[in-house]
Amino acid sequence: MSETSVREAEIAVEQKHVDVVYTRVAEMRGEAEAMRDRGDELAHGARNEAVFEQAAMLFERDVMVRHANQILRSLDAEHEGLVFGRLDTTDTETMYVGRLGVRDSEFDNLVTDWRAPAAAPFYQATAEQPMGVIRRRVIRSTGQSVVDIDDDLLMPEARQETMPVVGEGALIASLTRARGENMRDIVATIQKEQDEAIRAPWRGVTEITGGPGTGKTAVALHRVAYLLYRDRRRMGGAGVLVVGPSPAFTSYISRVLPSMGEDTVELRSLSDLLDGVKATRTDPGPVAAVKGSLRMRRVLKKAIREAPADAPTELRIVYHGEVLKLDARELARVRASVHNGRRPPNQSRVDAAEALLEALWRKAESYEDFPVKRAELITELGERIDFHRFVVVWWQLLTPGEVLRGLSDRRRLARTAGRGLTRAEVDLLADSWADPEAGFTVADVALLDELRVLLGRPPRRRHRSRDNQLPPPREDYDEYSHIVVDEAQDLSPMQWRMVGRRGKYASWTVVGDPVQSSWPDPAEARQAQEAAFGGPRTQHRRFALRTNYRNSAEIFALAGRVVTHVATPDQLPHAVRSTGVDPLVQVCVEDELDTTALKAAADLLSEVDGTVGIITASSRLPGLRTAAEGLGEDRLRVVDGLESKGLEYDAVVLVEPGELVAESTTGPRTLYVALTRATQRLTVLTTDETWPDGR
Ligand SMILES: Nc1ncnc2c1ncn2[C@@H]1O[C@H](COP(=O)(O)OP(=O)(O)OP(=O)(O)O)[C@@H](O)[C@H]1O
Repeated sequence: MSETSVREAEIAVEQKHVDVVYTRVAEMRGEAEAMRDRGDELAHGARNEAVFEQAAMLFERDVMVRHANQILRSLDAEHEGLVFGRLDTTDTETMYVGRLGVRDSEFDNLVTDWRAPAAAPFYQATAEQPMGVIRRRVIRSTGQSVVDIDDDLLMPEARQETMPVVGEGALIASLTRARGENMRDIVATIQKEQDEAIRAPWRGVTEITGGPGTGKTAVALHRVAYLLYRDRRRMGGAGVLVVGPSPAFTSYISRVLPSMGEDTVELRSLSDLLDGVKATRTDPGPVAAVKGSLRMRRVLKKAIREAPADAPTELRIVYHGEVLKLDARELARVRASVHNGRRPPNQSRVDAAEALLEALWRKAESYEDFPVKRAELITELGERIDFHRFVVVWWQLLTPGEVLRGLSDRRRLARTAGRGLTRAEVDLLADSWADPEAGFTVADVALLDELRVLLGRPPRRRHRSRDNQLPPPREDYDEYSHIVVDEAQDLSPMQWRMVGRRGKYASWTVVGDPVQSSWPDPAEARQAQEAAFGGPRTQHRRFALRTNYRNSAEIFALAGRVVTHVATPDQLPHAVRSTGVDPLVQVCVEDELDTTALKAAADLLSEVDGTVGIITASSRLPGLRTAAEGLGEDRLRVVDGLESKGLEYDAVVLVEPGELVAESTTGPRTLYVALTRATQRLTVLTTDETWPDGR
């Protein structure tokens, strides 16, 4: 038989099994729907039962409905091939592996869930350690039709003649496919080193490091699906949070978990981790560096002790014919004493009123023959409406946003910062908050979150927010059972505090590449990170990924040449796939950079089937974005270096590497990120004839 007919015959064999599976899945769907309906009936019936029976029925109903919905969700997930693998083993067993476990009506296995221990050899068996696997087969389908198969022969000596082997490797086939709008799952081709990280126990901190394109993000997301499958009660109950660098990134990865039937996981970016705030701006590097540093904690702690700018500076009250007066210094002393108390300011207004009354009594006491006693004064003044009005404006309930905006006043900021910030830093920060219309930046979100905790939750009914950006603070942020942090190398210490607050009782998966870091003080970030994990004694597990699955070998070779001063050769992963096409480095004059970029993008759009990205310094971004819109191409994106983190395109036009480097102190690392976004084609436009070797 020719190779093609062997392949076709084998595809037909697999199609037969896949058909059986889908028939069974249709039956299971019917059973699950019936179970859900039965649950609803139970609830209905419960209303007519005695209380005791009612509770039991409602419990049963809840379990039933939840279970049925879970089954329906996984059955309805957008499967790109429900059955994707087959193992033929030495004990003559055949096992099919898929996105979901399916048994026939006799309870025999039709498909084993990829996350089940029995499926592990599908990912872990190698020619050196075959684990009894003779042939591993990846089955590729479109909808319910099998379109291709790819085999790996792991034990040639054990293979029988009736066992054909076809295909050139499923991994390479999968890596070569065009990239679309969203990241895809990799369940069919997870590699051994990745599988070990995915299946690591949930406890403590699992750190996954690796160079660009090593599948860190993919691994972290598959690990979430694995943990939810293995320990749904613990993980699902309190929830899983995945934190990524930008909304573009969370949107890019948003389909991966649902495609594995998991739609309960919360994906957030650092700019929208705090409910009610959506930061759309980023600060220039030096400003973000100050805002992210732990020194800001002290500044904020002092800021909440300051009187609001519009607070009255004198209290005058006429009582029993006398004027009782507290001047600015006396008021400041009262304010400080209330702040020294146990409660946060938004919960201290009653304490503030009491302290003022006490201070007024001390005034009254100093007058000769003052006609009333302490208790009387406190009761009477405490009930006076003018006194209440004063308290409300003098001890205002503040929102985090109000406090932060208050710091745009340079003098106030310098006073609060003391020696914690230099004058230049005070100027940078005050300028960044100067425009009240501008909205908050990504780095501000961590500061607002810090303030939320420092200020405390205002008493519910009394508080009316003057800052309509923020709803009253939530206090249930610390309830997640597992937190995944992607691109962890870039979190500032203040951002680690914000994320850590949400994971007080959580286990962690932390993913990053130290070489791609754009954070200027890694030691401080490391310290904040340790604190977020619950101290240095928390159990750590480390996995290093060493194969770059994204870039062609030719593209990564260029990135490797450019990156020599930020990474040593042993830190660089190995790119497995060659396209035979070298990146194009094109020199042009400054005035023509933008037009040449658009032209290069148009060329690449015609060369690749998937997405094309133009990556540029942020100064060039608005102009290029508008110009690119003119091309009317929905496969084209324009992003700056930082935005490109974690994303990938089939082809990339990188505009003026020198500008990306010059943009910030961590420019060389940003350039490394930008150079490693393309899977197939890369064009670099530069005005520097000596690039890449000249610098
Ligand atoms: N085992 C695999 N099978 C198929 N594709 C894979 C595999 N591992 C990774 N990939 C693909 O390689 C690309 C890079 O993966 P991913 O984005 O997870 O890498 P990363 O390490 O997070 O990259 P970076 O840090 O550069 O953003 C993705 O397209 C991913 O689907």
